[in-house]
Amino acid sequence: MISGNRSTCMHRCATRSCFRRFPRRIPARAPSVRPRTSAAKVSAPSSHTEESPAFSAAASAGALLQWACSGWPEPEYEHDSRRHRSTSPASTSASSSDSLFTSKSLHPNVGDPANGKENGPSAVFPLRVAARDLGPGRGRGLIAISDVAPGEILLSVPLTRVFTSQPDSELHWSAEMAVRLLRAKHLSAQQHQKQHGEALQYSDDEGIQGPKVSNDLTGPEVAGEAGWGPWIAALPSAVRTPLEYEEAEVRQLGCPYVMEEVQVMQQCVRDCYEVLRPELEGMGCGWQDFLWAVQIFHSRCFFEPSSGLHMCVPGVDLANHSPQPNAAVRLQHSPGACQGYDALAEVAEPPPPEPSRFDLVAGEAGIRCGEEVTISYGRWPSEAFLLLFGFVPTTGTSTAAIGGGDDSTGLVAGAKSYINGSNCFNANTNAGGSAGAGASIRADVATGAGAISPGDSLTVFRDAEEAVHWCLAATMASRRPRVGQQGPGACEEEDVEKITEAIVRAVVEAAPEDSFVNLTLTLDGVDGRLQGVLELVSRHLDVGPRDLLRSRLQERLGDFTGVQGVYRDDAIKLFVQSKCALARLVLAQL
Ligand SMILES: C[S@@+](CC[C@H](N)C(=O)[O-])C[C@H]1O[C@@H](n2cnc3c(N)ncnc32)[C@H](O)[C@@H]1O
Repeated sequence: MISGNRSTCMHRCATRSCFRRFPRRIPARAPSVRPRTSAAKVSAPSSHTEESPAFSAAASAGALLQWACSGWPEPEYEHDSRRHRSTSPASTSASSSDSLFTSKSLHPNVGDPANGKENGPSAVFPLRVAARDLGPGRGRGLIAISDVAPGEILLSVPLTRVFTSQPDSELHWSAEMAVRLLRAKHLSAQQHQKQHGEALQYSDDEGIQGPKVSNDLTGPEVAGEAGWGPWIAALPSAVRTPLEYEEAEVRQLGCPYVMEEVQVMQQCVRDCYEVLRPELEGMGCGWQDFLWAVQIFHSRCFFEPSSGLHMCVPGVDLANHSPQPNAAVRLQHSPGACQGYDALAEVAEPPPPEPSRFDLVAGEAGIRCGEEVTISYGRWPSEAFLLLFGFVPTTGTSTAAIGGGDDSTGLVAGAKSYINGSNCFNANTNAGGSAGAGASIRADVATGAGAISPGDSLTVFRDAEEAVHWCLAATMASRRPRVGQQGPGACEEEDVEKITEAIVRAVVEAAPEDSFVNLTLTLDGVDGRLQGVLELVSRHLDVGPRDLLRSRLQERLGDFTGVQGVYRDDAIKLFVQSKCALARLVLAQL
């Protein structure tokens, strides 16, 4: 997603390494933590620790949209409607030139486009969307409440109301954000109690559990950490990602690499909890509160690559994912933050400073009234979706081109970007020429509709070394009956090590800048690095790369199909289905 000169995506892929580095502040030997469910409430009764539907009242989400799009700090915006209009986010869109918004006196009737009329300081940003509950599986989402023109701004949130990670934290980013969220929740409840003499109420007319929000639109720019109340009130009361999986569920994932990733993630969060425990307990928070808060950020943050920051954007965080989205996000930076602005200001009257903001913008086709507004969280493999967001996208491809065939559907175009340098082996070495396993895999095959998650990939080997070891072992095992035979089948262990070393060295020399970690298959075909490794190994062992790949894929497929029991979480089922479909698709072509 493009944001001026910057692009943001819903999260950075969490797999491999993201969780291995943290927390840096953990005790030298972190004691093992048993999650405890006591979870003393953060402040007022805590919605997320109770048996309650996953969603707070629609009113909370409605109030959130209004709150999120207010809080613009510059005083000139409040009184000079002409200047204001010329710089307001809404005025940058084609069809909202009559709109303006202020930081004061916002109308409570959220979502009424009529509020976009120029009517002085009490006018509001004209919301084009409302929050709706879309039912189990999807949760709430944003719905267009009028026809929206291409490029029109749907929500515009000042950066002062974006909950952003801190750049120099020693903790994992989500743990650092989680503890601040819990503190903010604690403080906003305390403030509410002080102002209204009562605790926050937690049920609405329809009996849905969820904190009620007051009409107070004060934000963090005025109230500090206590000012996040309206956003916190609209957060889902429960989020389920693999951080909550029990051992049996982790095993159901079938894939050893992903299982390990989940375990690393779980341990990382437990370690962070231990570090933060005294502070959390001081606020009356327990393990469940912390887990909830961490999962809130895993499932709702954008990642801004140039700053390395994670951003949770109130209101925009209600947009669900689609591989064919009708909207996008962009980060607009204040000209005041641009180099040269001050110098220019000395020679000419500068334009009024425009606050930095995070916009949700309609796509090129516009959006019809009543349609769900969706964005793309990125084109990640299904494990990334599962690990962070707790779901696997189901609108997959039904026709796939394998091995570099034309991507007329556009579905597979982004997969390459995930796999760093996936084709560099070919580029660097031209190795293999004709016999490359990937080069000759071609298909145009119908698969079960929706089975393969768009952008999915299948890890075939963790790294080049594992690939070489596996190939040697598999080859020798297949030759073992022929005792006394010359060649690799008759190798002693020492020879095996030598051969392995020689091949690994050859691989590294062939592409020294490549890490050769996570060798995969995608709808685009075989990762070029995997292709290169298989070719090198096959030359040493006198086995076809295609044969090696076929038996490895059969083994990987067996990992997934061998999963026992009834799936307790639909996301696990979809994950396994997606991987099986991809493996079968490629096997069918070998
Ligand atoms: C950024 S939030 C979107 C708003 C969320 N539905 C809510 O009710 O607050 C991301 C979460 O929404 C859900 N979600 C988003 N897109 C989805 C999709 N295409 N299919 C299923 N669930 C989705 C997942 O639970 C995910 O963790």
